[in-house]
Amino acid sequence: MGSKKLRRTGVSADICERLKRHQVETCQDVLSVTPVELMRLAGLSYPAALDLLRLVSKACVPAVSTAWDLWRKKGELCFSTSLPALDRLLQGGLPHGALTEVTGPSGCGKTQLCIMLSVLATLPRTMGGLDSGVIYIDTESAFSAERLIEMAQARFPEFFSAKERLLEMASRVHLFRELTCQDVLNRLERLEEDIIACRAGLLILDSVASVVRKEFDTSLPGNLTYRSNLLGQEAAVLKYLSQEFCIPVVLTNQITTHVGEKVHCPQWNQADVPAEEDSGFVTAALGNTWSHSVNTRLIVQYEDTERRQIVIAKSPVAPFAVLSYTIQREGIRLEGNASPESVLNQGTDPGLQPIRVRTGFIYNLSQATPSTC
Ligand SMILES: Nc1ncnc2c1ncn2[C@@H]1O[C@H](COP(=O)(O)OP(=O)(O)OP(=O)(O)O)[C@@H](O)[C@H]1O
Repeated sequence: MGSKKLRRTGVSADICERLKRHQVETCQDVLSVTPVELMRLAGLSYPAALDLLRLVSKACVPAVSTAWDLWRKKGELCFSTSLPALDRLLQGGLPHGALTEVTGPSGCGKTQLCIMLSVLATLPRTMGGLDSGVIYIDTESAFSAERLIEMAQARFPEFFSAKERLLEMASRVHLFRELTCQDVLNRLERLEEDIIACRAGLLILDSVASVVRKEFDTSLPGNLTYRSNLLGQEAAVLKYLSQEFCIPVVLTNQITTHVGEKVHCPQWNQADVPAEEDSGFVTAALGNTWSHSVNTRLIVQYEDTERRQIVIAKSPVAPFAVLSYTIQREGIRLEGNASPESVLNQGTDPGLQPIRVRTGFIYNLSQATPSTC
């Protein structure tokens, strides 16, 4: 909440302008200086500086809500994915005010899911949408407007049979192409105004990993620390935005392979692990600090050439679960009668459930997996 811009706290434009000249732009900046310094920077009397500090403190203090408040608003606090089995498991869909990460190998459908969610967010509430705009930060130049239109028409043929609706939907998805780490961070730090201007109800960052992994060779001294700090800053801003505007934030991540590291998991029957799988595993990229920053983690993976799986690997409300899906013209389609019950109880400890993938490696879904990649 400290990263809230002063302009949005009720502080007069004149004082904001004066403070901006001294690089004091957020609540955190104001609350980091003493009243005497604030007098000097803003040209205020001592009592006025104290009033300003009080006003800014009040504006950025997180609102307290009771469990009853949250329970009453239960339906409003989730964004339906339009995949009924997944929504049921997630108790309504992707949570508002929290970060959801979709991680998995290349080509598995992460961007397809993000494009599909963009269409869904623009739909009227009566159709399960958010009736809102979307902010889509694309760091891989992977977003396709043609695919957005194709998906919308194939998924909701009746609704999007009118050209005006298609145009309106497409004009509500606001795309920002940011191709370096610094650009992504700068964009995130300026996003408050954009969220308000676009009436955005969904924020997507596709992908958080690609720029970071391109720019940082973590084998070089100091790089890992610098990268962790940068990711920490990104996570803090994303969390602030999701909570301040009570919107779902969806991030995509890649996977990383740990070759030659044996996964210690007492619950696995070692006889079940083929020799070639014994020497490595894959896990979500970007390391432990990042891993703990996301609230919900969905892993997508290949089942065979056609079918893929969504794994609920981390969620405060859902059990570990696996759902099969394919990618069609209309986007993600769940396969069979993927009822949540049929995928539960697959293991005793969800955090340590091994999942075989086509590459022959093993996903270690434990949130405590050491990852230095
Ligand atoms: N119109 C379509 N109909 C069916 N499947 C499609 C269509 N368009 C794309 N796909 C499928 O989507 C896959 C690409 O998915 P996507 O771009 O979401 O991958 P990704 O997980 O984001 O990969 P990366 O990590 O490399 O960005 C393609 O391999 C293809 O199988």
